[in-house]
Amino acid sequence: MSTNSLEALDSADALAPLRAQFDLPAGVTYLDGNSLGALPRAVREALNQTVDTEWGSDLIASWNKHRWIDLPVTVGEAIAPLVGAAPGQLVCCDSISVNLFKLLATALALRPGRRVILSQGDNFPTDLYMAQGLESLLGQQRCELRTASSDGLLEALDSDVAVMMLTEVNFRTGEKHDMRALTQAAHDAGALVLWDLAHSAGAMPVALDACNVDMAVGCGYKFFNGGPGAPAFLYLAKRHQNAVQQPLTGWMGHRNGFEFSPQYTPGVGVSQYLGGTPGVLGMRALQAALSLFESVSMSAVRDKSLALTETFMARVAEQPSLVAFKCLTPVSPEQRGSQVSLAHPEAFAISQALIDRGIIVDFRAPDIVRFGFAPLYNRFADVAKAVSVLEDVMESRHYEDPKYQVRAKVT
Ligand SMILES: Cc1ncc(COP(=O)(O)O)c(C=O)c1O
Ligand SMILES: Nc1c(O)cccc1C(=O)C[C@H](N)C(=O)O
Repeated sequence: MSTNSLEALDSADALAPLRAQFDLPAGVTYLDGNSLGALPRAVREALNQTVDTEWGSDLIASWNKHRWIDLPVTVGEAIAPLVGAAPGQLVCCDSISVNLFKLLATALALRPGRRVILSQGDNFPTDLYMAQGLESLLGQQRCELRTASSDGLLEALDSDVAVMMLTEVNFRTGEKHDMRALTQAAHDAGALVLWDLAHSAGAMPVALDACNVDMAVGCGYKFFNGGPGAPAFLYLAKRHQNAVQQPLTGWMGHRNGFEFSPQYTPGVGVSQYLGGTPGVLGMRALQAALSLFESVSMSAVRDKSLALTETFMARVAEQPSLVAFKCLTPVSPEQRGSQVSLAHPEAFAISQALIDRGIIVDFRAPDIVRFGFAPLYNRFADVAKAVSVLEDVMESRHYEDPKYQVRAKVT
């Protein structure tokens, strides 16, 4: 595909005007929105307003006057339609890790007599770590993490499994699971499902209710563009609410925290899953970032995401200088998310050389360069630029410069 035809794709792109609503530095091609989304201009305005008018002028009265106290629910309800959830099932709070802990404990309590958390061995590590933490807290008689490969999940779904915890889109490979089929398989085996939507929410339609999902978590800082450390979200289907008590019994999850009763009484519905005081600035930033989704359909977002990744993969495949890369991301559209992962033995140095030339990607050990495509602000021109700079880095062998071996703490 020629650069001209990519320009035509940008001209025909109905989502293209959204890019102007982001602050993107000049000369940078940002392909890391699958790790940290770019800054929406609306976020800067919302934060200024919250700091100056709300906190700065109205001080503590803002909890009522500006409804700070309701933000975990208000922002949760703004996320709900974007992941296919009817109202009353989603709250915005904490991090994915903490929300996983609360929901895994809930799942074990909802399935007494079953003790296994089944997950994928190459799931994002924090998902596995939280299950390991619960395992050591409760003891293996009551909780045991079992892992399987993607292909081995169905076989591992036996009558000991209380919950199958999966990430819809794999952070390393970009491979996407079939949420509907796997949820059905878990239910057929008598287990619950807990989906991590970190790499799907905001990048594609998700149908939590329609797929009969039991539980889900997701983050605010990737495709929702809520900013570094943005609060996460948690979904618990109505049918499971208040059947058991979650373990992190903080006062914001109390039925009436401002009674200051010494006795914990769980809140009604999903609000029970709130714990401590919400970070208001982070909530306001995410709320403003979510407003960008009001004018777009998630199916249009998905169509553009697939077109961007497909164009990128096709261009990489046709360049002789890029034959040493192995594409780990499935070609089939139903099987991939919004990133393309290329494996190469020199992946780290290559990622650094790309970043040095303004193509912001990231590296995942041991050998993956990830190219994340955020449909709200990435263009087909970004695809062309990334491929041409990658060709240049490979042909010139500039990545062999020893300066590209220096590793920072965060990659
Ligand atoms: C799939 C997945 N789950 C969880 C996390 C981390 O979640 P948190 O830092 O919000 O706990 C990430 C990325 O950071 C992720 O990619
Ligand atoms: N959450 C992150 C952070 O606090 C610092 C750096 C990166 C991240 C990430 O989100 C990593 C990401 N989940 C990944 O897919 O690798």
